[in-house]
Amino acid sequence: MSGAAAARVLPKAVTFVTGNAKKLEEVRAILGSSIPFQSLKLDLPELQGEPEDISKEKARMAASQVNGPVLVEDTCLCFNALKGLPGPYIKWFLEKIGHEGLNNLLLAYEDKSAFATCIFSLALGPGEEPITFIGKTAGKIVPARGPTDFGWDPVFQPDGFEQTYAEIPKSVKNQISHRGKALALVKEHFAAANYKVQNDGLA
Ligand SMILES: O=P(O)(O)OP(=O)(O)OP(=O)(O)OC[C@H]1O[C@@H](n2cnc3c(O)ncnc32)[C@H](O)[C@@H]1O
Ligand SMILES: [Mg+2]
Repeated sequence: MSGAAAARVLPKAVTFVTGNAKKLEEVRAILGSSIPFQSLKLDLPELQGEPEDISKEKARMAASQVNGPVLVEDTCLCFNALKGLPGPYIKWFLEKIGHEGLNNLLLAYEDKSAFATCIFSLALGPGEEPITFIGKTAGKIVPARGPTDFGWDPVFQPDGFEQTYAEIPKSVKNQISHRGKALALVKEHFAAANYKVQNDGLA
């Protein structure tokens, strides 16, 4: 008899739920065909609280809407001088004050260091406790440089680089980014858990 646990059978492939097309683009590029997943564009509510709790609650809401296994993520941009703010509220700060405003927030401080986090949550179905995977990349906030098609990429310069996230080739960003690191853990989890999708279908 083998000692390995029986693979958990999922009724359908995991659905990555996001309202953000650029996130989806990166997730697709990073995961490739390593995990069978489908995507659903849904604007889930922007919750308040601790980043990990926000991500988990997002997964619970998504799992009950999809009625199946889901993967969601929540991204934070945290300024050390501001004790981690804007953090999960970066979306509103960016929308209201833009790249210049984000730089201005740090004018009063010498410390421009920051870090980006990405917290993926996997819920295998409605009512199931989500599992989280966290990726973090340190850097600093700089005046905007590079293409402006994805969020705060132009004002975040990761440590060890002279370019901002926006200026770095996508393939390199995906290797060193908060999202890339979190997804490496997601991949490890899927490899170890060996989930089986019923009928192998993308139902
Ligand atoms: O539907 P969801 O997945 O929640 O998508 P969202 O755009 O609402 O995303 P978040 O709630 O996680 O808010 C994070 C904010 O940070 C931005 N963002 C996320 N990942 C980023 C990245 O890798 N580079 C730059 N900006 C990013 C994103 O556009 C939002 O303004
Ligand atoms: Mg959101």
